[in-house]
Amino acid sequence: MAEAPFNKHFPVSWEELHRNAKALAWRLIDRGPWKGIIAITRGGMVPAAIIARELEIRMIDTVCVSSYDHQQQRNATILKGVEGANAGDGEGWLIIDDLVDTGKTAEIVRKMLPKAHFATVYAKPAGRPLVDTFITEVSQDTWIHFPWDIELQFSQPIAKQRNG
Ligand SMILES: O=P(O)(O)OC[C@H]1O[C@H](OP(=O)(O)OP(=O)(O)O)[C@H](O)[C@@H]1O
Ligand SMILES: Nc1nc2[nH]cnc2c(=O)[nH]1
Ligand SMILES: [Mg+2]
Repeated sequence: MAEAPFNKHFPVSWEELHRNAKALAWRLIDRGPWKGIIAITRGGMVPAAIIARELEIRMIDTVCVSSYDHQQQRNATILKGVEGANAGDGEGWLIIDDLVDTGKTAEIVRKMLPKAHFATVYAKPAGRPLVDTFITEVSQDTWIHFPWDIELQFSQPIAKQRNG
């Protein structure tokens, strides 16, 4: 698949992620009770842990999907389903991921658990219709940089970035 044109960059700090995951927990608490959480690896595990703590949910399973090599999208591969959780059609279960972009990952997981509630912290327009609850929308040409993928380093002044 062709390299997606991500013109904008949206770095997220641990504090911001914590705050937004907690905001998501506030939105989800009144829609429960939840039988458990299905986290989509790997990015979904971080917000899932925060939401599990806030909603006092201890039943957590994973769906393991691999679809990106950094910014390069490829065919999604399911490495593990949810056999262990006994989640049936997903009724009463919460699926958590860090974000939806094209919606490909969400589409695959929704097929596995059609009645589950799908929640993410961030959403881009193409994936938005596939999510039941999210907190922050960013444009399609934005790449979100999560705190576990980045480190502190020198940043070029904006003027230099614009002049090339
Ligand atoms: O809506 P989509 O276009 O499918 O993209 C969204 C998915 O991409 C990222 O995961 P990735 O496949 O990069 O794996 P990771 O969570 O292990 O980093 C992100 O965590 C979502 O799961
Ligand atoms: N980290 C990260 N992973 C993604 N996978 C698909 N879109 C994105 C994104 O914007 N940021
Ligand atoms: Mg992911």
